[in-house]
Amino acid sequence: MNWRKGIVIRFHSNTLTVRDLETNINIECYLPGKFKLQKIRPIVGDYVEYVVEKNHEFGVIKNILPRKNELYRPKVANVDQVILVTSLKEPKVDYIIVDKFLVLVEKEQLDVVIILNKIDLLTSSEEKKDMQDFLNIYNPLYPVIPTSKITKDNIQLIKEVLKDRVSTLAGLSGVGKTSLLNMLDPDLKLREGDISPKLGRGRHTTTFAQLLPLKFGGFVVDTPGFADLTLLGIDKDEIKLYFPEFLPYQSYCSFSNCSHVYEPECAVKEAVEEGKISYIRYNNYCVIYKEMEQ
Ligand SMILES: Nc1nc2c(ncn2[C@@H]2O[C@H](COP(=O)(O)OP(=O)(O)OP(=O)(O)O)[C@@H](O)[C@H]2O)c(=O)[nH]1
Ligand SMILES: [Zn+2]
Repeated sequence: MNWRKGIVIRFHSNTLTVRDLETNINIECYLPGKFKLQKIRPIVGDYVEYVVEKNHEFGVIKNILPRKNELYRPKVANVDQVILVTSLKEPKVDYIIVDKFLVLVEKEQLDVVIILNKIDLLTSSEEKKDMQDFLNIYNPLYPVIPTSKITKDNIQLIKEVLKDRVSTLAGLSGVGKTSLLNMLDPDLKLREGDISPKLGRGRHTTTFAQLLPLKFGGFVVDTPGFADLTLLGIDKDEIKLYFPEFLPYQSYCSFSNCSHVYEPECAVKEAVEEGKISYIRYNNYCVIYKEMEQ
């Protein structure tokens, strides 16, 4: 029998919705009992092999392929990248919050693209300078794409970033994640607020995520990732590893386990003084480090 390959996009009580990778058609699949006996449970994002027996509308899962990664909140496998959406106005998102998201993303070793959204609101010369400052700080480290649902800057570029990959959005409430997805693929018809966890009520009482297929190819997770910014489970001494621009300097610090906060003769601090590392990023690192010390 012909084994086909698909990706799990949704769960029901006893079946999974699998999207065939060749035909892009959704099919409900049963999970045979042997998987349960082996305590193997597929999750959204899993690549599976399945068969459709003659005269059946349902598929049967035959194999769950190894995961490249697994995120816990929301629970989803094989995420290719994080799209970190942020704005500088309405809401004003400060750099510390951006850096905390980036720490979480780096910890998971995921690729990240930053979308600087709502740039239509940045009209005064001071606000335009804020945007330039943001680009100067983050663009050397990660791709940053400015956009807005009003001006529609760079939407073709964003589509190319999302195409044929599994992406999860991250970003504070109100930065425009839902609006962005609707702008990219109007067929999604998401209601504003749809992709946010509304804890304790409605459809988000479940922790199961879904994958939303994009009409130009690729998937996005319907629930934003890394919404909880408390950095639980991360040790303060680990954080320096998640500021990639520190890494070229750290072996030149006098103390081999230098935190780059208190020690003298610190090569990271020198790089900050010489303007090779952004002072704002370094300062945020110190704030996050000291926050975790308490
Ligand atoms: N001016 C402007 N407003 C925008 C833009 N994008 C979204 N908005 C508005 O910002 C508000 C929040 O947008 P949403 O798309 O719901 O934001 P979200 O990130 O999905 O928010 P949550 O669902 O709470 O996580 C809405 O009133 C949108 O109309 C933009 O590019 N420019
Ligand atoms: Zn140091």
